[in-house]
Amino acid sequence: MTKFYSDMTVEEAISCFPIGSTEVEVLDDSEDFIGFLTIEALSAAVQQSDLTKPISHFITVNAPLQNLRNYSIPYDQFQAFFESDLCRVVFNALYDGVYITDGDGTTLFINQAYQRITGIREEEIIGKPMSYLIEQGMISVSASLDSIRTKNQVTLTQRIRNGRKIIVSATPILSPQNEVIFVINSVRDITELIRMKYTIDSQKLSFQPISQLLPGSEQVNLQEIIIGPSTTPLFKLADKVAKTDAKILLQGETGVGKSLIAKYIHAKSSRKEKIFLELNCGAIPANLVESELFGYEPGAFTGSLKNGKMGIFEKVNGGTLFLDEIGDLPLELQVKLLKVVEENKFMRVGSTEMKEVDVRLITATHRDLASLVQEGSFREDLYYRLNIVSFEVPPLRQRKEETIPLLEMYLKKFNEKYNEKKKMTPECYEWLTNYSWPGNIRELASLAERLVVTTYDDTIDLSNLPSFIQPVLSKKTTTHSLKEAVSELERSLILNAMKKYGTTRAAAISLDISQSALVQKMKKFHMRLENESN
Ligand SMILES: Nc1ncnc2c1ncn2[C@@H]1O[C@H](COP(=O)(O)OP(=O)(O)OP(=O)(O)O)[C@@H](O)[C@H]1O
Repeated sequence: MTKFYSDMTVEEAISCFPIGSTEVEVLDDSEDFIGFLTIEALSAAVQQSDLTKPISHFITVNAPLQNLRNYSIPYDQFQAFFESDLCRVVFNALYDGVYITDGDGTTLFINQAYQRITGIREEEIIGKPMSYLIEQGMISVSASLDSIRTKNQVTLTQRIRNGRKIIVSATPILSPQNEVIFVINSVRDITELIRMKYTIDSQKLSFQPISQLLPGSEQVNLQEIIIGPSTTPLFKLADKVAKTDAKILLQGETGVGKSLIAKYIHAKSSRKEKIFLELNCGAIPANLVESELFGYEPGAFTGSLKNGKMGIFEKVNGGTLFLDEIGDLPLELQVKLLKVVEENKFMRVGSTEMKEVDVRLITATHRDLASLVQEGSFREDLYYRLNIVSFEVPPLRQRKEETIPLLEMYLKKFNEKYNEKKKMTPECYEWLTNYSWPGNIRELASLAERLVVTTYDDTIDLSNLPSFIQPVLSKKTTTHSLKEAVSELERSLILNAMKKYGTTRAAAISLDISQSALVQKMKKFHMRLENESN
């Protein structure tokens, strides 16, 4: 776990700030605790573009909040303010969300920014207690309730039903009798902060500025390779060994980029102008592998070509041969491969003459080759010969910091290909960063292409993700009682009618109920009537 020192810059602090935490302890040079860096302070620093400032400027000692007691303003004045247009205009002008409850935790007001950040609409929650919101799965925890209970300021991270994470700071307003009469919550979008963190991280990632393409059909645009902190050592090692002819064994799950690393090594080697050829040992029938690899003499076997055939080793002479799924190579062929590996010599099928070649061999497998050796299905001598330099390529779920740069790169690529301009919402990026990606980067690339092609809007959000990736949105909606559901529907119909017609009389006509019945219902639902002119 990273320690936070007071001379760290804001940028450094963002990169190491533990996701999900709301504050970290800050130490001085002598490792003495000097205060807290809260996520709020960090986010304020980011908004002021103070990335290079030391975090000492933003440390708080977390002293209990003073002066929360309101001695002079009567309760009614507060109440009137929260219901007024003035309150609406002022709070709607803020970029951050505002959520106000009374002393029992009943929702009195939310501003537009809160609705934008959370996707929770006014008509769903005005007049509802915070406990109801938690029960319905709209929010995970309530800062207001904690603040009412402790009579103090509370800051916590909340997960919203749309999967987004927000930071809520609740400040209680106390009466002269020391009772909580209102709670004012300010709400910040942590997902945006996380997004900034990844943007900064990704700027730090080393993209290889090579625009070279490999000869032949096996081309790779090295500018499209994303290299993050977890894979930097792999690519550094690849740069180093590319200059030698040492045999390389690449291990890792499917789709993690083993083949891409093989191509990278070839492109960085002195063989780069020569051929790079990839052969999947598991994809060709066992009886054909030998003749594919080594070729055969005329009339070597029934059905063979009249003039014989050149094998892959001869074709690739001077270049690089990448043998994928080497663990699938039949045992009898392993002996023959060993000969090429040790002496650069082989014999065509049906020949007695040794041929010499100069081929750089890179092998890969998604299986654990060492245990295949133990089981006896892979030759130990060959294993050690192939495994001079070994690369363990980690799965994408262990390289989370690469997910966003990869998604951005693939979105850009497919936007260009399909002439689109799709963008992804921060919460979608965050969700996908935490997804387990069983198919690794191959799966990610396919998803990016699928989203660019199948979505209608320019913004890709959580609802566009395929169901096996999507978060479960509002799990509890089906547990509504009939009464609650009817009530919910009534509220939203009334709110819509009021928005559309502006007066209770016109709204009542549209809803086919009396004006007084409508007013009664609006009172029951704590809806505002102050704009009413008739
Ligand atoms: N670091 C990376 N940056 C960008 N794209 C990558 C990266 N690594 C892999 N890819 C892309 O992911 C896809 C899968 O990679 P690759 O074929 O190299 O995986 P693999 O481990 O060889 O898979 P398999 O074991 O199934 O053959 C390819 O389209 C590749 O270009």
